[in-house]
Amino acid sequence: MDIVILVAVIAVVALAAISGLVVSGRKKKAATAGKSADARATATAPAEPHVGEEAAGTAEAPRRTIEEVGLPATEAEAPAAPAPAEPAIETPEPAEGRLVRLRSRLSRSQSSLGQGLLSLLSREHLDDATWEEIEDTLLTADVGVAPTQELVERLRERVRVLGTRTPEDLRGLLRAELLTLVGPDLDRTVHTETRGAVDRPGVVLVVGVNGTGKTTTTGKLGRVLVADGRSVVLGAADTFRAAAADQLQTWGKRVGARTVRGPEGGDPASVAFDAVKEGTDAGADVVLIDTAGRLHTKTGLMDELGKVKRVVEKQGPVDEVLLVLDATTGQNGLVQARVFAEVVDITGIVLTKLDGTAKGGIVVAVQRELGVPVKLVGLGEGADDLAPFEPEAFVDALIGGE
Ligand SMILES: Nc1nc2c(ncn2[C@@H]2O[C@H](COP(=O)(O)OP(=O)(O)OP(=O)(O)O)[C@@H](O)[C@H]2O)c(=O)[nH]1
Repeated sequence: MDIVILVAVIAVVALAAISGLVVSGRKKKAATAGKSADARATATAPAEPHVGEEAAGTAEAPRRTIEEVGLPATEAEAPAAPAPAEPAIETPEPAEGRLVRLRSRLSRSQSSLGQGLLSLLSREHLDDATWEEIEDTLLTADVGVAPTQELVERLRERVRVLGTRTPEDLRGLLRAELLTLVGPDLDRTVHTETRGAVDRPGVVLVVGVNGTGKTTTTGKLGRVLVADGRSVVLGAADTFRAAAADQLQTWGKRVGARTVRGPEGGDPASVAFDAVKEGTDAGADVVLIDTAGRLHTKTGLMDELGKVKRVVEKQGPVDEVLLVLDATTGQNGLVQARVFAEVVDITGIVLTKLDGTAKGGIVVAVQRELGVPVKLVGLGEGADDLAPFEPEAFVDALIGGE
């Protein structure tokens, strides 16, 4: 009987345990399912929104009234942001007399030369030591050895003949001798007109080492020509640096001149050819071609510039080849000048940055070196700071005269 009771108790306990396990297992399952559903909702909601969630999203979006909702056509017609206005075409100032107007730029940096010479010449005794100092002053201003010796010899002779010397006498002597050195009678015309009765634009090639102010000078020269009433096409044959073409184009746009350019790294000769063709087709007066001047090898430069010139000449002669030199580079500029002169026939020199140096004597030295006149000078970064070179105004600026 005891055994029967014991079996019955065990059976009841076992039953209770089994039913308890089943209930807690169900509860756990339900809880896990709930958690994972939550997690799924968080992880996947943005990618796979459920209908309910979409509805909730819509409900939360700011509501607009029917008046506020424009019809598609109305929205399309809404005023767009204003397009950047084309810059107005500028009217450059006339080139005539610019050197006189910009004279202060020259005299500020150059007057040490003229004033130094004048004060030395005013000494009571012009002994050998003083003449040596005069020589040194000229050499420091980059006049060059041979021209310096010539100047000193002639001055010595004239001072000796003169006997008595007033400050006016000395100023007059110095002015005359410096002027002779600079060359008052050289032809400094920039040839921008076609030779002969051919119906094509004048062609000007602008060459020089990068950084000397070549592109800027091409742009400024374009302005000088536009100021004189000529129509101009610019050729960006410096394809080495895309920014150079952009820079030139900006110069052109300012005065309404078209710029012909090619792909970066493209063939400079083909851009130059296209520019002349464009100028001819458009009936332009002048085509100005900016070239690249990388001096890493002379052969490379020779090949490139030589080709540009040859290709342009298929359409007619080049009327002017301007070499741009940075006046602040002194003797280095002369070395560059020599290399370029071997590569192309230079017909004129542009000396830039004369506003930033006291070495204006480079005008004399470079003319001697190449046998070619300085035709234009750069006297600042401003758009109209390029002036035709006038020997008298230049010498007057040096010695601070009228
Ligand atoms: N002070 C002064 N700066 C000048 C003059 N001419 C040019 N510059 C400046 O010299 C810098 C070089 O001029 P660029 O025209 O870019 O020289 P670049 O020879 O064409 O050189 P790439 O563009 O590299 O081919 C610029 O900052 C010019 O504004 C000048 O007469 N006076």
